[in-house]
Amino acid sequence: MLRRTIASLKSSISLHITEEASIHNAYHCRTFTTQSPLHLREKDRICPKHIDSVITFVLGGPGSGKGTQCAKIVETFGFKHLSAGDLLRKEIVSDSEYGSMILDTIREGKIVPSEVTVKLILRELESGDNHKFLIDGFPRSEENRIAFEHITGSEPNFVLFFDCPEEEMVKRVLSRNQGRIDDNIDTIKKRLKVFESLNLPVIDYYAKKGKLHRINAVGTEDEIFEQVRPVFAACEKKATIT
Ligand SMILES: Nc1ncnc2c1ncn2[C@@H]1O[C@H](COP(=O)(O)OP(=O)(O)OP(=O)(O)O)[C@@H](O)[C@H]1O
Ligand SMILES: Nc1ccn([C@H]2C[C@H](O)[C@@H](COP(=O)(O)O)O2)c(=O)n1
Ligand SMILES: [Mg+2]
Repeated sequence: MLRRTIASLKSSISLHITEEASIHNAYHCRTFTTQSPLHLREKDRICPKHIDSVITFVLGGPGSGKGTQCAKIVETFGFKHLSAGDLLRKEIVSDSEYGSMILDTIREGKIVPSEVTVKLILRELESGDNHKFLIDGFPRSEENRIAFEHITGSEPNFVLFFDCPEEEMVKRVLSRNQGRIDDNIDTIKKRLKVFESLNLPVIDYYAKKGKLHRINAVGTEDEIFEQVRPVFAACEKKATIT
């Protein structure tokens, strides 16, 4: 599976992205390890610019408030916000070769193949000067997680999990009013099932690694942010000390 992911990265995917050269260069960079060494085969490692970056994964069910809280983190702590869902939706409207597959997958509440999503994220990680990233809505599955680790050679520094009861998530999504194709009761039901079966194992994985910060996602946006703030304040403090 991992070999297939790398092989497909090297081959035909061309998501309107001009980074074939950058992927090529990355393959020829020195090998590296980041926060935690990953025992990858040397030839499979990539050396992107984000080697010294702070990477935060932001997880939670549909409508749990990930995007809302990310906006506040960006404003307060200067992170760059990468929403996997937004990156995939941009692919649909840019008419990329994967657009119709992505649209069908999102409409069905399923998960887009990891190599597609990781490639979009990697492009963003490698662009611009910001080295502090919030990766929102990713990894959604163990396959996503393993593909990210394998392709980038990195792990997140920490992971936020917005823990929200299902009925509250459904209520929020149904009143979101942003014209999203997946904001309807049938797709929400499917997304909740996928969240439970594929995303919860990833959350457990990071809990076991001691990287998870569980946030009670019920309350006002400001009340929730008061739980989020200390996580990032501690991260800033640590960066000043080291
Ligand atoms: N604490 C809150 N209380 C009530 N409504 C909220 C709260 N936080 C966010 N919302 C609203 O709920 C809706 C969903 O929030 P948001 O888009 O941030 O969720 P999300 O986790 O990013 O969802 P998705 O996974 O579907 O992208 C939005 O309309 C948002 O304004
Ligand atoms: N890692 C991801 C993230 C998102 N998707 C698809 C499937 C989701 O239902 C949809 C919307 O994402 P959201 O905006 O809710 O984060 O996008 C995926 O396949 N893989
Ligand atoms: Mg969102």
